Amino acid sequence: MHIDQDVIDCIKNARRVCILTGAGVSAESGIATFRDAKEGKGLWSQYDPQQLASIDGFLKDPQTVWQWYQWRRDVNKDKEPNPAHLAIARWQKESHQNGKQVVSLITQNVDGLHQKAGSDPVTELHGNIWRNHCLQCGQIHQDSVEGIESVPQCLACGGQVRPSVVWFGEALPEQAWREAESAAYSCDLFLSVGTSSQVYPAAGLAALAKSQGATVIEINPEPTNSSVVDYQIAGKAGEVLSTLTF
Ligand SMILES: CC(C)NC(=O)[C@H](Cc1c[nH]c2ccccc12)NC(=O)[C@H](CCCC/N=C(/NCCC(=O)O)S[C@H]1O[C@H](COP(=O)(O)OP(=O)(O)OC[C@H]2O[C@@H](n3cnc4c(N)ncnc43)[C@H](O)[C@@H]2O)[C@@H](O)[C@H]1O)NC(=O)OCc1ccccc1
Ligand SMILES: [Zn+2]
Repeated sequence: MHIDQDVIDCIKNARRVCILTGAGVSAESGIATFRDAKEGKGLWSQYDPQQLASIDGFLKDPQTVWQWYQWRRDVNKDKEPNPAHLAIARWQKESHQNGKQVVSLITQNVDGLHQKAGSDPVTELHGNIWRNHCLQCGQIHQDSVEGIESVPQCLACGGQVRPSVVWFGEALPEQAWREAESAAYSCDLFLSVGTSSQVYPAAGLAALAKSQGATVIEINPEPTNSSVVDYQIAGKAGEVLSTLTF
């Protein structure tokens, strides 16, 4: 995998790095991307993810939405981090130790594979599929929901339990969004990895970084042709990030 020297220098000389990841970073772990689902690949392809991942979808048909998330949890449960997750975790750890760079990790993924790879901290913009809470009172649902086919009831108020992910039309967790905005605002290198940059407000972070003079690098086998990208590396995240030394 050839990577231009000026890209390598740009990564080496960066002081404050903001990494934004999307479903593409988990593709090499065997987890289908949203794009894959939309393009009719996979079991639930006859459903529109945006319909299933929405409060209207849940209110209209909670059973189907619950079963979609149970299916995704079932698919994800034995998936392991791939070289992309591991390279990012190593980069965070090493930069923390050598103090040469500050590396912030912002993810749109709900699969928890960054944490499994040892990344810490991880800013989860769209929640996490392994957590659940009550739609009515917000109480976190501690009990395991493994194998529970019907929508569980909240132990506090009897309300419907839902996955703790951000659905379309819902606001992002305030703390997470604040962390993402400040990381993008103050970085000198913004690295967009495995995202189609179509879902907002996450897709606006690269432009925010650019507006503050940061260099924007995209790692994606399919260029998104976003106008804010300075360097596009047309390769798979695992292959590209494992060849880069930080
Ligand atoms: C589709 C889009 C047009 N719609 C939106 O953006 C909407 C509406 C909207 C808001 N502002 C706008 C402005 C303009 C237009 C629309 C909007 N946004 C919202 O609804 C957001 C909420 C958005 C979050 C939705 N939840 C998700 N996930 C959790 C759930 C779940 O997972 O079930 S989004 C979900 O889809 C997105 C999928 O995108 P990607 O991750 O990029 O994945 P994708 O499959 O698209 O692409 C994969 C890429 O990887 C590449 N790839 C493949 N293999 C590899 C490989 N090996 N290596 C590297 N790359 C690879 C591929 O080439 C591809 O490019 C992710 O964000 C993911 O988290 N909320 C909100 O705005 O609330 C308002 C509000 C504000 C205040 C108060 C009240 C309300
Ligand atoms: Zn409740």
